[in-house]
Amino acid sequence: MKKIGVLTSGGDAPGMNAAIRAVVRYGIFNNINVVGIKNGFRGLVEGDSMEMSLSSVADIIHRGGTVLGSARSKDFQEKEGFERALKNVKYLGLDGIVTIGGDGTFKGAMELAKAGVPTIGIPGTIDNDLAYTQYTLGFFTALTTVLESVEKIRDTSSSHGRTNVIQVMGRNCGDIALYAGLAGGAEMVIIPEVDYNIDEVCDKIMQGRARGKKHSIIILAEGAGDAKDISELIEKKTGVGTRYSVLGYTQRGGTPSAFDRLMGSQMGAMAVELLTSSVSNRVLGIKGNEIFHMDIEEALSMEKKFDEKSYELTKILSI
Ligand SMILES: Nc1ncnc2c1ncn2[C@@H]1O[C@H](COP(=O)(O)OP(=O)(O)OP(=O)(O)O)[C@@H](O)[C@H]1O
Ligand SMILES: O=P(O)(O)OC[C@H]1O[C@](O)(CO)[C@@H](O)[C@@H]1O
Repeated sequence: MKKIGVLTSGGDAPGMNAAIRAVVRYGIFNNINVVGIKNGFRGLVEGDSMEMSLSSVADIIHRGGTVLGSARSKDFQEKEGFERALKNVKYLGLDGIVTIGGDGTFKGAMELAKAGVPTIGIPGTIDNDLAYTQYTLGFFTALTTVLESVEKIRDTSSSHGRTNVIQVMGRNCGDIALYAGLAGGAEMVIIPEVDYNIDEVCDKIMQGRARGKKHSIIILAEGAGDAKDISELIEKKTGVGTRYSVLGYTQRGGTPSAFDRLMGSQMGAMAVELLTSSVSNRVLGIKGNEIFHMDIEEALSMEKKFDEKSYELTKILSI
């Protein structure tokens, strides 16, 4: 193994820079040249890359986003684009690629592996929607950011005696909403994994008010509905002034948490170690304190288990 590539793809996530830094520095430490592919698979299709040096990853471990850039590339999924990507892998002389991203990125990595390019995947997405791993890079940072926003919104909500619907990201996965709801003491979480009944939501708000609650916080996962529609309905049904906030990109940016930096650093190093030991077509995950690896296809075929216990607990603790 002489030369490896590293790319970040899909939505960026805090902790990606720590992983890039680790791949580059651990690679160079092991006498491997590292090439940074810009903007995910798009850079592979377009041949847009840069040689990485020790100093190219200086001063990035604490930064959000990804210094390599990211993209959602349709071309890579087309026959012609994919072939161009393979040609560029050859042209660059890459013996393997570390791909950092979510399930889409891993599907791309799997295609490359099938075409004979060794790949290792690092889970990087705020959504925490990968079934095989307990956590993904960026999830805890995003959760902390959401909680900071919840706290600020609660102050104002409380002053004015209002209900607030706070819409968070996560695609079809309710993890950000669920854990922000539990950790933030929300009255209710609305997530795609559980059908909700608007009358139950309104009853809960009114019960809270009857026992003197000054505000109600509802955390809504983007995959479960639209904050504007739901807040209008709540106001209509309860008569309580209701506002909504969509947190959007605030959740994806910002300084990565200690956990995301640690996980990024450890996974980056392990990815290089695996490639140099001729282990490929694997993705890295975390369970407890242990980082492990498993077959990409097997990982992608797993179905994410819904944490019903935490959902029920959130409801109980907000009575
Ligand atoms: N089935 C597939 N085959 C080949 N490549 C794919 C496939 N699905 C996705 N990709 C590639 O991976 C890129 C990233 O995928 P996607 O946009 O779904 O984000 P992701 O990696 O799932 O991350 P996130 O969910 O955090 O945004 C796509 O833009 C595309 O280039
Ligand atoms: O930044 P984009 O391309 O609009 O994508 C938004 C999506 O990306 C994520 O932030 C990460 O997958 C999702 O939570 C969200 O649905």
